[in-house]
Amino acid sequence: MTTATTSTAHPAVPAASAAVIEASGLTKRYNGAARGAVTALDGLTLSVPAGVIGLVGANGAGKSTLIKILLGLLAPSSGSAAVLGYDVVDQAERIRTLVGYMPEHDCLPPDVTATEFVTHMGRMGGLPPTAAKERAAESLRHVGLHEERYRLIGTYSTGMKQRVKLAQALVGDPRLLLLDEPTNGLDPAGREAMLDLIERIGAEFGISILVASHLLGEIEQICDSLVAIESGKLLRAASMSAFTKASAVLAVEVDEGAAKLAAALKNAGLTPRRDGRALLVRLGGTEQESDLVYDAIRDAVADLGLPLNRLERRRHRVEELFADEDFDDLDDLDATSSATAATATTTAASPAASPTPAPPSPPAAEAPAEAEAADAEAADAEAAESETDHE
Ligand SMILES: Nc1ncnc2c1ncn2[C@@H]1O[C@H](COP(=O)(O)OP(=O)(O)OP(=O)(O)O)[C@@H](O)[C@H]1O
Repeated sequence: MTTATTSTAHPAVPAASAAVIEASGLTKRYNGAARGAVTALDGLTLSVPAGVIGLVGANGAGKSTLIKILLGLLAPSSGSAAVLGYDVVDQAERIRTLVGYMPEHDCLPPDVTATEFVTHMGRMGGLPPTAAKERAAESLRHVGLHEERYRLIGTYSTGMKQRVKLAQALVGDPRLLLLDEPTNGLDPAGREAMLDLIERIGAEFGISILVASHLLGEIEQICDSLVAIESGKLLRAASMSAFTKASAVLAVEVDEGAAKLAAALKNAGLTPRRDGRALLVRLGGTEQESDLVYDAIRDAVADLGLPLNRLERRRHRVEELFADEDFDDLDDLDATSSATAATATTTAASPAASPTPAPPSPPAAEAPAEAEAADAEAADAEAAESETDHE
């Protein structure tokens, strides 16, 4: 595994500034007999720059489908996509020489050692025998399995198996990694360690990494940009800084007297809204109008003699993407539920607060048992489809 040699190893790869993943009107319909037609991707158009990219969406949002299309394992129903500048339909083989893939589900043979397995995957990817062995050793060292590399995979913990899956994705010295739910099945400490490892690989190897996850609070820690999808549609694709940039809303927080302040602001012609302990006040459309809003707040706080705790432009929060929360949706001053709801959403998306993984946005109301049955059907349908779709 090298960092410096990757660009020379793949001279035909487009420049680093180019989008690593592009899609235009990408649509995928599964025509499974059991469940009828399912539109897993619905006209997805995006352009993703290099870096660590989070692909986030609830279970069933279409993340795995997108990854399989990007690898050329599934054919799109319509639309197009390119990875590192190569078309996913016409140049899928080239893409697979440049891209490492860590699948979501357990797919490891229990009765071979990690060294044997990763070497084999290197050979399958076209490496000569000696290079495959060397790369396998390097990859296993990078993921922290050097000491354990001669043990049978069947004796590994879940965390170690996830690392083997990551090592086999790295063995071909890829320019791009596609990781499908890499923290699946791990406890909080294991998830944290896996995220650190992914971040380190992105930085040390200078390669781009797409990390699919239903845990927004988890991957936002390590991503340079996010692609958020819901029901196969793009919610938003942007850099992390754009997701959290300052909004046109001021947050005012006083230690006491919030109701009095709200009344005074209303009298001044503003429309304050409550958000937890803060009052939110929309700024004006022009700088002058915004200055008037600042003045009105300052005057009201001074007239009432209130202890001002905070007055700042509110930053957007990434989880608002899924919370359906906008300034106009926040409860008015007589209600209290929105703050509670917003907090609950944040907690569900945070791995630290919730040891049990929970989607940032609840999937469509589907009882767990039904969901499991649906998954089984989907797996059957996928197996049937794979015969026609896989190259
Ligand atoms: N082979 C298939 N046949 C029929 N439906 C499928 C198939 N594969 C996936 N689906 C359906 O397509 C939708 C998107 O599934 P996909 O696996 O891409 O989502 P996901 O975001 O990766 O979720 P998860 O993390 O739960 O796998 C879901 O409704 C799923 O049930």
